[in-house]
Amino acid sequence: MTASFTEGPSDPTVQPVPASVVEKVDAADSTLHNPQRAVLSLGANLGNRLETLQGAVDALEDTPGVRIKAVSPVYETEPWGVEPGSQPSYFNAVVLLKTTLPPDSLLERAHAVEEAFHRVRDERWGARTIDVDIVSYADLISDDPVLTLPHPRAHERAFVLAPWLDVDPEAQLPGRGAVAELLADVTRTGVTPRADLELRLPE
Ligand SMILES: Nc1ncnc2c1ncn2[C@@H]1O[C@H](COP(=O)(O)OP(=O)(O)OP(=O)(O)O)[C@@H](O)[C@H]1O
Ligand SMILES: Nc1nc2c(c(=O)[nH]1)N=C(CO)CN2
Repeated sequence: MTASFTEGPSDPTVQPVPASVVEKVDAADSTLHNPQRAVLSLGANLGNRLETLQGAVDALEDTPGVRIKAVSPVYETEPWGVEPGSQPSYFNAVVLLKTTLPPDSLLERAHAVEEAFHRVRDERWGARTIDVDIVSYADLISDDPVLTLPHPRAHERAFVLAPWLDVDPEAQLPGRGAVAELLADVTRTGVTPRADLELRLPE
């Protein structure tokens, strides 16, 4: 493949910059000056679930380029997608962010937070100390398997939709519609608010 290059100055000591690099830098630059909204889902079903969720919230807020705008109530939820009774129940919550990080950097940060809390990836939907998923990033829609946007299963998960609706009653899932309507179409059985528990928004 031939790389295309932008026109550079005629100084022969200056190397031309490939157009693809210019495009990436421009995209990063425009994100930097234009923070985007993102929604993350947090889930934990091993260890001290509440402490880990709070640690994840704090670690996200500590990330340069990330500002948490809202943290949802905590829900205790039956494990979704696995044999009933085969795993401990989850604590789930949703956080709303403004971020200058591009989507791939936000995913890297989500994975770093999972690693910090010793998440082990063995089986699909296996029990975990923490799971950090990107539910949506601005209005982006992408079927890239490395980062699918919105999250491909968010619209069918009451453990994502219910806490999200609590902190944003007008929320829309790009390409899918109003979160309130999506939630009305899924079962809320096994998705219980834990009003006795609270996650703090870091100051
Ligand atoms: N929106 C997204 N948020 C987080 N990870 C994503 C997203 N889209 C694709 N992925 C990819 O999915 C891979 C597997 O993620 P993970 O192990 O967290 O899945 P899971 O939480 O077990 O299941 P699920 O994807 O159903 O929530 C990640 O390595 C990541 O690259
Ligand atoms: N209740 C519940 N079930 C799940 C969850 C989760 O966060 N909560 N996460 C999964 C993989 O992301 C699979 N199943």
